[in-house]
Amino acid sequence: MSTAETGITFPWQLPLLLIVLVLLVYLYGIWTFSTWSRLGIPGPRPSAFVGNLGDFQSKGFLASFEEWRKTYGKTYGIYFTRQPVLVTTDPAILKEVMVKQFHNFTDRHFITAELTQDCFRSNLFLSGGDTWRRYRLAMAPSFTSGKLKAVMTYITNCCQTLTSVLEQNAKAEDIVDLKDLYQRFTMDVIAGTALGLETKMLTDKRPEQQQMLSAMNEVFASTVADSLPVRLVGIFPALAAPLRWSGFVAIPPNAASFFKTLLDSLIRQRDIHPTDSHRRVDFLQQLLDLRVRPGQHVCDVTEEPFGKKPTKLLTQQEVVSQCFNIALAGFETTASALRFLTYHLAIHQDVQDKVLAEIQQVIGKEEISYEHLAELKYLDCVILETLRMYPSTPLIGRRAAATATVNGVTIPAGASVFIPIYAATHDPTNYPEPHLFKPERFETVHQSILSLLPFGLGPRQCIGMRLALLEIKMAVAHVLPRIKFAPCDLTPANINFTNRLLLLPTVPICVSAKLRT
Ligand code: HEM
Repeated sequence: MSTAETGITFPWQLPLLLIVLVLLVYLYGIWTFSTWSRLGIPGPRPSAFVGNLGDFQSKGFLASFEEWRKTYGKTYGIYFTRQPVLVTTDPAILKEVMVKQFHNFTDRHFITAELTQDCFRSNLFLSGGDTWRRYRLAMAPSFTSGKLKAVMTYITNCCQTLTSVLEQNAKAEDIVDLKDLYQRFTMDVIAGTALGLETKMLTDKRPEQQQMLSAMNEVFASTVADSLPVRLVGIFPALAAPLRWSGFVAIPPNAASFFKTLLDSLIRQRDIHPTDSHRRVDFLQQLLDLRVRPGQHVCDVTEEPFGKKPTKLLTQQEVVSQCFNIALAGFETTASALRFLTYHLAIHQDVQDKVLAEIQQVIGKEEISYEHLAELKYLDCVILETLRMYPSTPLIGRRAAATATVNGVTIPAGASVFIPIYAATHDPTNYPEPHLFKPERFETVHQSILSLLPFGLGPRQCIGMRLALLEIKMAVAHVLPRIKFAPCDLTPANINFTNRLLLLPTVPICVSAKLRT
């Protein structure tokens, strides 16, 4: 039947319209791709819409950055979908972007923030601009050395439990799965110091006790950040809201509801018994003390005679979101550092002996104090070398608010800067023989701008850095005089990583623990 017979006319303009539409969409998909060539910055050729994501997909994140560094040097341009991204491991540019011109590079490069549920979106990690300043000002006092000293007793208890669990493993000649062991330890530490919760993950393995660990692992196992819809949001940002409404969210719903219920109930208990709150030193209480009161108004900045000043009041939802953020950020990162550090102590007995000798010389039979820990200089080098080889967050992204010139390189407004931490700390011109574990290298390069790069740099550097370093040092100083780590049949000779934006080993890392006589 012809269109004339059915009475439906098929306008000749339709195919033309379709062609124009496809052409426009295609142009949209490649529109930004001349950014770096116009500025004379080298880089790999992008594909329409996806930019250089194809390389990440086929070769992996770590291998792509390594290959591009070898081809284009320390600074080059790529496209993360349509977004122009300057990738750099040049210490001079890093210093400009993350420290000197930080005011222009305050915000992170993020897509998943748009897909994060409302109750967990308003936090330090995901926020930008003046809101980030307000959060940072509110949270910084919780991480001073005075506050850290106040939580040392609690961390000491967790370290003693860790030691006795390892002693039991040693007596039973059990193989120790370092991921499980240190996740339980760091969960106990962060739940206690941040939320005032005694989770007893190390000792109480009843299923009802394990919910928090399972919920946390569910969040880390989520592949939303690497999924196709997130890539699509990168190409068409307007898709974020409909996706979120249709239930495509960054935090797995079960885990989100577990944490929301937990945090709301902790806050309710404290509101019911405000007198107990005076004795609390935990992070939740410090943020609750900044909660907006009736008649007060939360705003990011106030106008002062000499310019704008950030405020530090928080809404209840912001308190919940910050606590979730801290629990998440303080858990797997520190567990991962302890896991890799112990692995290297087991396979490098000479390093283990040297760390033990230092602990015995500095601390001996005394109770471990904050001052003792500051004297463990070789242990500092071992920790830095571990974090250099295994930065748990292998990539940091920042977005340029306005066009800026850094060290002679122009970064257009709206473009991002990626700092591939793993590539920077594995660049042989920064660290010779980067794939070898050599703590001694930090005895001489300790002051290098790159030495703490695994925690980021500048005003937005990891807020929990000192807590993490304290926790790692305390764990090693407690455990090592009692336990000797050694390789076992299940200790991998080399460690490979999954293709995620977190440094996750592909195989379990196990060692054996032996009692020292
Ligand atoms: C070995 C352990 C840790 C590592 C390697 C690590 C690494 C990082 C990195 C690379 C960043 C991004 C910094 C930047 O953008 O310049 C970061 C930010 C952050 N970290 Fe950590 N972290 C660790 C432990 C912790 C702990 C224990 C906590 C909490 C108690 C924590 C809380 C945070 C928060 C809240 C941010 C966001 C800071 C902001 O945007 O202002 N981290 N961390």
